[in-house]
Amino acid sequence: MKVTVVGAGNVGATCADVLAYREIANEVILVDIKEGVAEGKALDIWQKAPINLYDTRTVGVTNDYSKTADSDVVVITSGLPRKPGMTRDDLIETNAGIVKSVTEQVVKYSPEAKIVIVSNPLDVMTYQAHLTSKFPRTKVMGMAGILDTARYRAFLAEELNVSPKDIQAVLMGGHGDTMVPLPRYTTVGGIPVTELIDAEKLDAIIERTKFGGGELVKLMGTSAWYAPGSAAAQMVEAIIKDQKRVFPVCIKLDGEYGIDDCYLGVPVVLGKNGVEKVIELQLNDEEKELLLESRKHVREVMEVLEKSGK
Ligand SMILES: NC(=O)C1=CN([C@@H]2O[C@H](COP(=O)(O)OP(=O)(O)OC[C@H]3O[C@@H](n4cnc5c(N)ncnc54)[C@H](O)[C@@H]3O)[C@@H](O)[C@H]2O)C=CC1
Ligand SMILES: O=C([O-])CC(=O)C(=O)O
Repeated sequence: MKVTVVGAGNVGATCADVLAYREIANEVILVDIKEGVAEGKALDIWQKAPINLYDTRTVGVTNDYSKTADSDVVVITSGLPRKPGMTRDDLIETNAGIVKSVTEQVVKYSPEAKIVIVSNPLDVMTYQAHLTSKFPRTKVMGMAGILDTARYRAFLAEELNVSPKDIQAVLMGGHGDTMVPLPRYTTVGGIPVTELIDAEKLDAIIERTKFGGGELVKLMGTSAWYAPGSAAAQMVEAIIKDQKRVFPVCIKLDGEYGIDDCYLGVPVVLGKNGVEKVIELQLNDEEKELLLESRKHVREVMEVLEKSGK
């Protein structure tokens, strides 16, 4: 199986590294616009193979999409990350152009690929890639929910002093401050989280999760990459191995949750065909209201893209 990762920066290189050392694909092509960067990072990952014992081939190229031909999955991470003081939405102007031009090249050489978008603002970049590729919605999806859920699970594990492995959770909505964590669907080894933590502490964890990306931007001066790169690789693995994993994934909604004009994170089944099923939870009134609020925000940013004519 062949996977292309576009953007050999922090997130792209991390994703390629995870795909290689976990032998998720046989061949990983790393593409960047900066001369030599993708070649160098791919070579570095390949030179790690005898140490960490894997045989995935990693190849880097500068803007040469012919080398990406017939990829099974393409991960798009190219674009600017935010700096302290910026929102993800502030990146739209630059990143929409980058995601558009990259998607054009990707579909030219890999017309059967599944596309996983990482670039921000995530939901609207997924829209951009869907528009440009003209692929069915099930083949163009955004990575955010796995990351946001992982942050929520990590914070809960720390608070409860339990293994993060035992925390299951669902988080929906846009990848921004309006994301919708769902405590009703959060369990710790099968036990509802609300039985283990008081409401005030849980609320504080939910708030921290919503601003989890910003917390890291403030600390590092740029955005996160280890968890985002691993999250994107986990989506690739589910597709390549046809695992039918259930993850929150950003996709264009077609009437699910009463929404048909927006790209939002919702729980889906991921397998060899991409998004194989959108799971519709029975949300209560409060959860529905939060999801609609998130939709409203993402729609506003989608309109910025529509007005820009990109
Ligand atoms: N969806 C999510 O949950 C997350 C999204 N992100 C987003 O991912 C994107 C990448 O973040 P980082 O890797 O930290 O940034 P980075 O700056 O380290 O890497 C971006 C790379 O894209 C390359 N690039 C720019 N234009 C290109 C083009 N036309 N073709 C090929 N490559 C091109 C740059 O040369 C650079 O190497 C950002 O937009 C960031 O906001 C980051 C973390 C989480
Ligand atoms: O915060 C950012 O800009 C990057 C991102 O989406 C995240 O880490 O959640």
